[in-house]
Amino acid sequence: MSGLHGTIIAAHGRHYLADAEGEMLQCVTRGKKTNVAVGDIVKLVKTSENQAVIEAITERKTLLYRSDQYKSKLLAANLTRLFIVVATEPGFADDLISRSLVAAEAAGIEPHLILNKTDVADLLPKARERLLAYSSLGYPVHEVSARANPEHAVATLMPLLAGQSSIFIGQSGMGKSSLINLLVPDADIAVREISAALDTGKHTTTFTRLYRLPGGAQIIDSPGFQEFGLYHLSEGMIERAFVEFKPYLGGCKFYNCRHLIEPQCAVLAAVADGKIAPFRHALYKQLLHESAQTLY
Ligand SMILES: Nc1nc2c(ncn2[C@@H]2O[C@H](COP(=O)(O)OP(=O)(O)OP(=O)(O)O)[C@@H](O)[C@H]2O)c(=O)[nH]1
Ligand SMILES: [Zn+2]
Repeated sequence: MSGLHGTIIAAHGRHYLADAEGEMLQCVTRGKKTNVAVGDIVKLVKTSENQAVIEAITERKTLLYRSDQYKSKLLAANLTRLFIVVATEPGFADDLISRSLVAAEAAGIEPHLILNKTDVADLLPKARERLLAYSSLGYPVHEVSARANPEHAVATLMPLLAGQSSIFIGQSGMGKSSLINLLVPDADIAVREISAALDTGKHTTTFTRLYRLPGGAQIIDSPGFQEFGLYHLSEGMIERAFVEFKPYLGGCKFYNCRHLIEPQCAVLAAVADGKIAPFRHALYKQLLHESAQTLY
């Protein structure tokens, strides 16, 4: 590789911040391109002391997206792990968890769940019971309490982050910021620096940013969100992203079965037998519907 390379550590609109061998550079793309994501490794040409133009994006290992009917939005590039943060309270949405899992599966990123606020003892059994739906699919669930036992939370999560590029996602209020602050002790300072460099004003939580930990781990923090549109996924990707369908694929009467209303469908039979959770199949159906609605 020749020339200057950097990692995109924050994005706000069409403004990016790159870490180029320890140097923080404000970057723009050429023309109107907005196809750069946090985590991208880019080729840069310096235009002034602290500014550069993004010339090229190096080949991505993975790319995580969200999308609606009209457009897709890049969440982060080159991730290896996705952590979905949920809590005993406020209540979490199965729809968002499953959508995050599907997005991770489709992108080739290893998903994990974190159950935070285990100190809220009266709500813990219910939360654990609900999360069985995911642990039974093979997804690891890690229990922590950022508030009552921060040392344990750090000791649990640090080994999972080592050598990985991870993103933390979750609904508002689950304690994602509390966990990030434990894992990245100077996160607040970094956010203020990034915010100043990107000139985002006081919208400090509206941009995605990347933190580096000693030992090579990268953590990406994304703004909390209430929706996870997956309109960009093809039918084949959706089918493969439901890991519990795997044993039944190929067992349907029709080779091109969509597992919706077809006779002698092995997936529908598994739902009827209680081997596939009805809420997961309902989401599958919804995602197929969304996938057919794209206007781009
Ligand atoms: N009881 C309890 N409360 C916690 C724990 N961790 C975080 N909280 C509280 O939960 C609330 C939300 O925490 P945040 O860290 O701001 O949550 P967040 O997921 O980043 O939420 P947004 O900033 O809205 O995206 C705060 O009042 C925290 O003090 C925990 O382990 N136990
Ligand atoms: Zn079928």
